[in-house]
Amino acid sequence: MAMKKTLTLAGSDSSGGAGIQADLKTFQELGVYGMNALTSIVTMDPDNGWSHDVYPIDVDVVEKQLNTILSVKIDAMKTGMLGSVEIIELGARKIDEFNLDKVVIDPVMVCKGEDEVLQPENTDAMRELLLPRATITTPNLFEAGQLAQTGPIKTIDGMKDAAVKIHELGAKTVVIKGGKALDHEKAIDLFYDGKEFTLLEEKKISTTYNHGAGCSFAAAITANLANGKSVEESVAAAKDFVAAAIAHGWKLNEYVGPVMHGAFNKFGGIE
Ligand SMILES: Nc1ncnc2c1ncn2[C@@H]1O[C@H](COP(=O)(O)OP(=O)(O)O)[C@@H](O)[C@H]1O
Ligand SMILES: Cc1ncc(COP(=O)(O)O)c(C=O)c1O
Ligand SMILES: [Mg+2]
Repeated sequence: MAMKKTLTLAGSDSSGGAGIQADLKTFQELGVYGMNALTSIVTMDPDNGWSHDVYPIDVDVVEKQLNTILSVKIDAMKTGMLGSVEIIELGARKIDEFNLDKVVIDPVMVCKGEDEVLQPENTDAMRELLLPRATITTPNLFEAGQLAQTGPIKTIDGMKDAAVKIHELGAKTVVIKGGKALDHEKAIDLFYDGKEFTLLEEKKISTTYNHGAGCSFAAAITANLANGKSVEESVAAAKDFVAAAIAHGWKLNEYVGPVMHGAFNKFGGIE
């Protein structure tokens, strides 16, 4: 049986919960055929508090991967961690060359537990080159503040202000993930399509085992788009998918707990 095909242009999380690992696991759960172009490799140092190191892949090698994948027609794509400005430029060029029209930009800037922007020079390139090509972009609260240049966002009104600014940068739709970071009793995401704001609310799960939540959310949106859902339907279904994954997050070691990518299919959605 022919399957819908999806591409992730993203980094490898050697610990297995986020990055391309999260994307491919999520694609599998949602019944699409996942392919990946690796942009960078992230390792964690067990002798130094699990601190992260990021190793970008040579841009020529990224292009060869993309040429492999794009030689077949894909149905939707996402981006995650992008190792360098050159890779962002390449991604933008390939989106145009292959007329890719279901494009999910997850503007990964930080890993949870780390508060520095990993590659600050990438933020401008994402604003200028990727947001104008985005069907949807999925920043968390911190990333939304950086993209919109509003500074730290603390309220739903602040999320609305940032969503308008990110939409003006060219993203067709925006979902800002209040998630764990917004000080609110629920896990609230704000969806904006240039006309209306929609608040997506979910019970906030009390856990720190949430590594990979953002990647899995964006990957689920990508799979849902590939399967023919509208953007709104794709986001709503992705939120249910990731809430179950967080509810069943588990402890990998003393530093990190990944979400359970397959929880929605195995145990169903949360109440
Ligand atoms: N504790 C939580 N309970 C329920 N949903 C959550 C929780 N934390 C995050 N989410 C949801 O998971 C998705 C990913 O959000 P988040 O973890 O904030 O992203 P990122 O991993 O990119 O920082 C969003 O839909 C968010 O609302
Ligand atoms: C390769 C890679 N991509 C993306 C992320 C971001 O993950 P999250 O889904 O938790 O936002 C990480 C975090 O460790 C990572 O290592
Ligand atoms: Mg993220």
